[in-house]
Amino acid sequence: MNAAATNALDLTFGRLKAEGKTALMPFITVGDPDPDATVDILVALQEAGADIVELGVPYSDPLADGPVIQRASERALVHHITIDTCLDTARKAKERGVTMPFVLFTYYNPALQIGLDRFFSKLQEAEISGLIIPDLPYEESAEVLALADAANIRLVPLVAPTSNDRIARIMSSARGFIYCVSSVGVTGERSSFFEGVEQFINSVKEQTELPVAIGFGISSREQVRRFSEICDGVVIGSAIVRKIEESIPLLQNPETKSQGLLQIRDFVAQLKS
Ligand SMILES: O=P(O)(O)OC[C@@H](O)[C@@H](O)c1c[nH]c2ccccc12
Repeated sequence: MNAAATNALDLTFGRLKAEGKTALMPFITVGDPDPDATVDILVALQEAGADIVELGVPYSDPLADGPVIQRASERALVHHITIDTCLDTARKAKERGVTMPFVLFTYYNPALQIGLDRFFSKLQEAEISGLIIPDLPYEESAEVLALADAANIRLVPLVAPTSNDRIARIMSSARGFIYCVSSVGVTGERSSFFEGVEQFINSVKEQTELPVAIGFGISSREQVRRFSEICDGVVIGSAIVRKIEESIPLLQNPETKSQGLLQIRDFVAQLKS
């Protein structure tokens, strides 16, 4: 690993740990409802107190995504969003004063289409700190990991409640943080989690020095509080994407845009409080 280079993701988790805080980590789909709005939304998320953002690259065949994020992908794809558009959006947000580290979230195929070498140099150029590829085949992960390490980008694994052997194997090549998936199935808000979720998180924590985040189905302040007590980060996707969806009529009218952004900001701020 590129041990000498600093990485914004590591720095943020380190700072929060020292402050005894848990990272609030929104997931949004880039280009939903359009790329300019995504820049505004990123500014609003930072104002609301978000610490790290997962930037979802919209994809036409999002296997692991539930209906809310699928609809966001459909809205975004109308604008022909590519990885380049996503990186451009990230750059524009940085120009607007966004300092939160970005974790790019993409399915494997778009990365392969660009070519892995070019893909990583583009990410590095855009100062992307972390990367999640939910459908990365295990057989190809060593090559991807080597390229990510060379580019100083943390390749973050998703860990589902499976056997301990498998978890141990995933841990050995994990970077940045461990993303624990709270439940099996697709993304989306849930009112309850599988019973052993705390035990699962604890067993992951015992096997790593890296920060441990949880995601899948977290949508309320009570749930954020519950998981903040045991995790270093909490990912919230569908609940925020749904709030963006509800705000679209406001966002698309120049006279009410700021009201729409305020609605999103307030929603995220109350999750954090
Ligand atoms: O939407 P939820 O239930 O809050 O879960 C987070 C999730 O959206 C985000 O991390 C994500 C989006 N697409 C995914 C695919 C696989 C795993 C995780 C994801």
